[in-house]
Amino acid sequence: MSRPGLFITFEGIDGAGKSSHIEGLAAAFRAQGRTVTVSREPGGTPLAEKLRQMVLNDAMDPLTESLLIFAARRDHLCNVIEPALARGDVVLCDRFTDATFAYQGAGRGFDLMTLSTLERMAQGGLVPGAGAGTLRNPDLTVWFDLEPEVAAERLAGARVPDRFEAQPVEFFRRVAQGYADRAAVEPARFARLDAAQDRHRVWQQLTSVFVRKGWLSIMVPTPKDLA
Ligand SMILES: Nc1ncnc2c1ncn2[C@@H]1O[C@H](COP(=O)(O)OP(=O)(O)O)[C@@H](O)[C@H]1O
Ligand SMILES: Cc1cn([C@H]2C[C@H](O)[C@@H](COP(=O)(O)OP(=O)(O)O)O2)c(=O)[nH]c1=O
Repeated sequence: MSRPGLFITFEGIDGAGKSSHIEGLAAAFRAQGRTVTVSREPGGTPLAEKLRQMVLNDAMDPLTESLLIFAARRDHLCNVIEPALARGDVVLCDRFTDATFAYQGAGRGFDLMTLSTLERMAQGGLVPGAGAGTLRNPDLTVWFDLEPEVAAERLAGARVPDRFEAQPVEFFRRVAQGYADRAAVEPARFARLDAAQDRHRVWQQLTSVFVRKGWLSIMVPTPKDLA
């Protein structure tokens, strides 16, 4: 019988180091015989990637921003995440709904109750065999926790900033607090990494989480670009 799918999300403020580690983790799962789907939000489908371009580049009010993000999420869930989980894939997704509560909620100050309503609409009715009230949620969320000042130093000059990356450090302090609040409510779902450490040590923290869960069977060697 095929193994059940695993839905794993990666979160943290911009520059925390998520993207640097996801491909390495995908390779580690593949080396242990799992089929892996790597994706990202907003994005992951042709429609959601178009919405991503708008959200990252065009000025809009926070409700419009939240509606577009949840529309992208619904399309991504229906067309990529749910089919992959049904096949038994490991789904590694760079950001998901915690980012909406952290960025739109804590960062922009948008109403959390409205975000919860949109979450129920976008993520309900998709889990096979469960009622519409059951939301698709990650099995594990890896939270790259880093001081906003350090993240800003890492990003300085690394890439052209989008609408979020161009925000001041105070915005990212609120976003970081938003993640901390989410993790405090659901500690079993969150694995916090100290993302201030060097790449090799972050990799070791990351893989040891998966080994402890029994999802990777041995400590995997550090990928060349993280050594
Ligand atoms: N542990 C680390 N120490 C120092 N720099 C790092 C570390 N991890 C990532 N970086 C660098 O920081 C920048 C942002 O990393 P990235 O993985 O793109 O972050 P994110 O995807 O979380 O925004 C990149 O230039 C990357 O090479
Ligand atoms: C998923 C999501 C992302 N975002 C923002 C956070 C990021 O600044 C941006 C894109 O995320 P990300 O893919 O991490 O950016 P990059 O590839 O440039 O590191 O979108 C939200 O504001 N809300 C959300 O729900």
